[in-house]
Amino acid sequence: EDHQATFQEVMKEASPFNFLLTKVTGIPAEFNNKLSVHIKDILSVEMGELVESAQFNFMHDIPWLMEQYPAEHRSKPLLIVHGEERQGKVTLHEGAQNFPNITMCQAKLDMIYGTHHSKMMLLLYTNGLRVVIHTANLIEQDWYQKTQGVWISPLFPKLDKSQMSSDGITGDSITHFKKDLVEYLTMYKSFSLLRWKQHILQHDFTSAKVFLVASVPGRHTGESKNKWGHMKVRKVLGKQGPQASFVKNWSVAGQFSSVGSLGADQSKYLCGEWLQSMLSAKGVGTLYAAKDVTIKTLKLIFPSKENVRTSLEGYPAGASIPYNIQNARKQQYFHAFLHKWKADKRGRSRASPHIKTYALLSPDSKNAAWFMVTSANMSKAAWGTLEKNGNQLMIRSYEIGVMFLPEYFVDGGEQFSLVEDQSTEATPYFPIPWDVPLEPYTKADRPWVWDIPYTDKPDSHGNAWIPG
Ligand SMILES: O=C(O)c1ccc([N+](=O)[O-])cc1C(=O)O
Repeated sequence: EDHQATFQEVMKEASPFNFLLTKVTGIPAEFNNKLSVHIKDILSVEMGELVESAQFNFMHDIPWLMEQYPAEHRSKPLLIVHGEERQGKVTLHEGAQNFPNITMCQAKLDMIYGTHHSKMMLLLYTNGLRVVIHTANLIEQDWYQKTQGVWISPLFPKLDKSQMSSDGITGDSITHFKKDLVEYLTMYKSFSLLRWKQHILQHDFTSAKVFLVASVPGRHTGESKNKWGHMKVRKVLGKQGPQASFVKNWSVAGQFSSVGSLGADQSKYLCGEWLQSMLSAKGVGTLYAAKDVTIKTLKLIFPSKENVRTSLEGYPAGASIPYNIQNARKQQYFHAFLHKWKADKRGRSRASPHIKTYALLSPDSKNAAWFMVTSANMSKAAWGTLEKNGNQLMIRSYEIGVMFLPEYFVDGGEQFSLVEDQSTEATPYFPIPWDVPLEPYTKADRPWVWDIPYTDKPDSHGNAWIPG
C-alpha cells in the first residue's frame, strides 16, 4: 500500500516484538510503510510529550540530531553519552555549544582499542519512559540508505510512590530487563547517568519481554563474567533458551557490518568460544564441540564486494564496513562461512547493512529459536574473550542489544516462524531483516574489505573505490 502509515499504525503492526528497520530513501514506498521508522518518527510528539532524553552513541552530529527532534522538544534537556577523547571530544563539544539544553557524558574507555559503540535512546515523557535500542549512528548518512535495526520498548508507566520499595528493584519483568539496564548504566560510574538510573527505577518495566544483552569494558570475573558479552548469551540460553533436543542440528546465523581479528583458526575464538555461547541451550552446556562445527552450523552474513558496489550508496557504503585487509588475510577460514547480504522481502537488498543481528535457525531456515539485534559486530572487542583459563571475560567496548526468546511472547512458545504465511498463534511470525534461505558466497565472491582499491568495475554511481 502506498499510503503513508501513521506512526500509531506502525507501532500497532510492530507489536509485540517492536523490532523495526529504519526507512530507506529510494526504495518503493510499501517497504518504508511496513515495520519501518525514521528518527523523526521516534522523536515525534506522537510517541509522547518529551520531558528530557539521553542519546547514547558512537557518532553524534549534534546540529543534525537537534533537527530530528520536533521544534517543541528542542529545548528539553538532552544528555549526549559518547566515547570521544582529545580532538574528537573538542569537535563534539563545538557541535553542542549553541544548545544550552545539552549536557555531555564521556564514557570512560579503560581498555585500549575500545569504543563507546552502544546506540540507545532514553526518552522520558510526561506520561512514562521509553527505551530505544538500535544500530544507527546519529549522523544523516546512517538514516539515509542503509539497513538499520530499531527496538522500541513499550511505554513504561511511572510507578506510584506506594509501589516503590526502598531496596531492590520493583516493577521489573521476568526477563530482568530493568535490573540489567540499571546495572549497565551503573557501570559508567557517571553522575549524569545517576539521574537516568533514578528515572528508570521510578518506572514500571513489567511489560519488557526482551533480554538485555550488553557489553561494558573491563576484565569481568566471578558472577560478573556472565553478565556481559557472549557469556550473558550463554547464561540466558543455558537457563531460559530452547531445549537442546529441540534445536539439535540448528544453525547459528550471525549478521554484522564489521569484523575484528578472530585468531589464527576457527577452533580458537570463533567456534571454540563465541559459537559455544550462541549454541547454548537448556539441558546441555553447548550443542557442538568446536571440532564438529561445519559450515552448516555457522552461517555468517557479511556484505560482499559486489553487495557494496551495487548498493544504493555504491562503494562509499563501504566506509561504514571497516573490515581491513590485514585481518582478512589472517583469517581466510572465516570466509568459508560467509553469505551475501540479501533482503528482497524488505526491499533492502541494495540498502547496505549497518544493522547487526544474530539468530538460531532451523535446518530449513524457516524457523528461529531466538533472535538478537545489537550494536555488537563480530569481534572480541565487542563480545569479549575469555582469559585466565576461562575465569575472566575481557571486553574492550560498550555494546547494547536485545534478545527475543519465543516463550516470553507466546506461552510455551518454542520457535518463531520466519515465513509470514506459515506462522501460527503458537509460532508467531518474526520480521527478520534478511532473506531466508541464506545465499552463500560464490567462488568468485569476496568479502568487502575497506582499505584496498576497486577499479575493475564502477559502482552504482559510476565511481571506483580508491581508499585514503
Ligand atoms: O558505526 C559504528 O558505530 C562503528 C564504529 C566503529 C566500528 N569499528 O571500529 O569496527 C564499527 C562500527 C559499526 O557499527 O559497524
